[in-house]
Formats: sequence, structure tokens, C-alpha cells
Amino acid sequence: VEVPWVSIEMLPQYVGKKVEIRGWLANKRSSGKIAFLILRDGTGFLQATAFAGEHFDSEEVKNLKRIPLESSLIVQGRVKEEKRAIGGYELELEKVEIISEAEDYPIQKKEHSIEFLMENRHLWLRSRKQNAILRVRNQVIMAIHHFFQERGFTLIDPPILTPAACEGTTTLFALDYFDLGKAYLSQSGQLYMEAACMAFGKVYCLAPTFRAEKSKTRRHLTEFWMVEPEVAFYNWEDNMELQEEFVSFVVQTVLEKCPRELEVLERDLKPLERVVPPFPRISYDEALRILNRKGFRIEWGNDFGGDEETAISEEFDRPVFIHHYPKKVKAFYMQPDPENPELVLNDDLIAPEGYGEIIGGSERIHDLNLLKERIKEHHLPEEVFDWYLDLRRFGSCPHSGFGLGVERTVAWICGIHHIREAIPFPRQIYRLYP
Ligand SMILES: NC(=O)C[C@H]([NH3+])C(=O)NS(=O)(=O)OC[C@H]1O[C@@H](n2cnc3c(N)ncnc32)[C@H](O)[C@@H]1O
Ligand SMILES: [Mg+2]
Repeated sequence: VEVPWVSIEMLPQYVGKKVEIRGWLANKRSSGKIAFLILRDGTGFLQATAFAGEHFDSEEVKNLKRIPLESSLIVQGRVKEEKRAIGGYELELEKVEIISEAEDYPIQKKEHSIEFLMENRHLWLRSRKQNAILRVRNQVIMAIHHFFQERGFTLIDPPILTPAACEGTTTLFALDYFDLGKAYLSQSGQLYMEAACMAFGKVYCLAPTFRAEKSKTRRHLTEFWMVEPEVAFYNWEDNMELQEEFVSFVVQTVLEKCPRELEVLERDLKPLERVVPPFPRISYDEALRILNRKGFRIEWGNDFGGDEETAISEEFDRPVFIHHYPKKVKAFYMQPDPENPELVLNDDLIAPEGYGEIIGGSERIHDLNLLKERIKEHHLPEEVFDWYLDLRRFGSCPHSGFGLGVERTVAWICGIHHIREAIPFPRQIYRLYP
């Protein structure tokens, strides 16, 4: 009789039945005559036991204990519930086939230095916690697509090789581009989403973006993923409503789909359960008042750093919008406040628990001459923005959008300290390997 090859996460459906598992030896222990093998197959971890008797003699059980960690195996056995075992199930082994015996696996001890683990990121991915984080990332990305597809947004893929800056010229990665001079790795797909929203109404992209960040902080990567929706005829308030609905959907979806992963991460779920609309909204000026009351001394017109964002977020029990920043600390494309042109109609969304800014968004300048003026003020080369100015020559309209950083969002939802664990192969100022 064919023994079904099943995944570890599907075992609850096979209690009492004989199944085949294909995976790797993640850990092992023995007590007396019993070999306890901890298997993993990418979907979960499983305790498999072998003892001398019907299926193995005592020499074979001894040999099972000698299998090197991370050897690849195909095993068969009968599934039983075992509350004390990892994952709550156990496989009573009947057959073990070694596919490839591993060399001495480098990640053995419980505590390795982060530098060592990052050098071995291609192997560290296999560990239980890293598996849990990236399975949460998977669900975040699926939730992003589900949310926007359900609401009639069209996925438009932006170019990665671009002719100009979007978010300032100090964090550009430049490369030589044939006879055309310099190309820049995309800092943001936004400008292309603005073109697309004039063609499709409401669009989004989910793509890698690049910032030559010299700062080595727990919130910055040099390559990160961003989801960037853009909606024609939306103003800055419509934009914030879309953001709070979107972020709430993503968080609630992860709570529903990833209970096991969040348990592995020992995540306190209460702060995430409070992530439902509406989110509090404060202006930059109100944020300054909070900071001054908490002992920070920040001059009006300065931007907020991580410490300030954390201090502000501690006043609220869910993500908080800060809107109407001073024009001088924000990007060239942001629509000025009609009541006070020193301010712009933007928002940053600050996540709770010290995770800081996860979204930057704004209403965009839709007037051709004003945008030309801003491009000049920011000393940007007008000729490479001519296509972008065309969007104001042909059927311009108020439009708004935002960018959510995937890694910062995953780090916040998982409750992990550094975003380098929220992306499979992190890139930072001193890391380009593996
Ligand atoms: N379509 C738009 O309106 C997006 C806009 N052009 C933009 O790029 N805004 S942002 O620079 O605040 O970046 C947006 C988010 O992108 C994330 N971000 C921004 N920079 C980083 C770095 N270096 N590492 C990781 N994550 C980063 C962070 O969550 C920010 O809130
Ligand atoms: Mg920002």
C-alpha cells in the first residue's frame, strides 16, 4: 500500500495512520534504548522515535543516534498525538532512509554570535525561529496582495533601474548604464505608481527598493521591500483611512494564520489584537508638544528619529499617524497644506512597542508649475523628471499614496529586535554575503 508523503504541518489529519516524511534531522537525543530524532521539513518540527523491537534491532537504533545533524532523510512511521512532543505529535518510526549524510553542521550551540549567524544565514534560515519569522513574512506578503486585489487595485511592477532620485540624492546606489551615463537602483516605485494610477485609477507595487544608508541601525537595510499603493483622486485623509484599514487587515490576518509561528516567537499577542481602526492622528506640532512634555528638546522643523518616534508611540495603544510635517524635512513631491504652505499633507505611521515608522505617505503635488518649482528647490535635474511632469500636463488630479516597509512591519508583528531577521538575505552597509 502506497504510504502518503505528507508535510509535518498536516499531521493532525493523519493521527493513527502510517505516513512518509521527507526532511532533515534538526536535533536528536536518546534515553536508554530509545532514539528521539527531531525532524524538520520546512513546514514544522516533529519528534520521531525508534526503539529496538518490530522495526529496528538495538544496533540499528544505535546507528540512528549517530546520524549527523542536518542529514536529509526520508522516514515512514505511524502518527500519534503526544502533547509533550514538539508540535504535539510524534512519529513512531518504522523505516529510515538516509538521503545524504551531512558534514559537521556549524550551527549547533544555542548561542552563536549574530555575526557568525549572519555569515551562515543560508543555513541559519533552517532554525525554528528563523523559519517562523519568514513564514510570517510569507503571510504578510500574501495578505498585502489579498487586500489590494480584493479592492480592485491593479498590481503594476515598477522599474528597478531608474534615471533619478525619488527620496533624496544622499542614499542613491548608482551604476554605469551603457552610453546613457548613470542609472540608480530604485529608492521607491512611487513615481511610476503615480503614472500608473492615472492609467488604472488605483494601483500598487510590491518590490525591492534600495537606500545607500550609512547608518547601521536595527531599522535600516540597504535593500528592503516596500508595498506602494497609489490612488487617483485620493486626498491625504483618504490615504490615511486606506493605511489604517490595510495595516489592520495585515496584522489580523497574521494573527489568524500564524498562531504557531507567533507562539514559537513567544510574541505577546495583546498589542497586535489592538491593531484595529481608527488609529489616532496627531499633527507634527502636537507630536512636538508630547516630546517637549517628555523632556525632549527638538526645534520646530527638525525631523524625528527612532527615539522620538518611540516616545510618541508610547502615548498610544496602537499605531499612530503623525501628519503635517514641515515641508523642509520632507520629499519634493508632497502637496503643501493650503492653510500653511510651510507644512505638507503627509503622514508617517508609527508602530507601537518601539518599532517606529513603518509607513511614509502623502498627497502629491498635482500642479505643474508648483512641482517644477519644487524640483528646482531640491536641485533635481528637471530633464529626467520630464515624464513625471507630463502627469501634470495631461489630466492631472489630486492623488495620494504611501509606502509600507515590509521588513519593519514583519519585525514589529514578530516582535523581533532587528529587521535583518525579517528578510531572507539581508543587505546592510557591511553585509553583502551570503
Ligand atoms: N510610495 C510612497 O509614498 C513611499 C515614499 N516614496 C517613500 O519611499 N517613503 S519613505 O522613504 O518614508 O519609505 C517608506 C517606508 O519604507 C521603509 N523604509 C525606508 N527606508 C528603509 C530602510 N533603509 N530600511 C528598511 N525600511 C525602510 C519604512 O517603513 C518607511 O516608512
Ligand atoms: Mg519616511
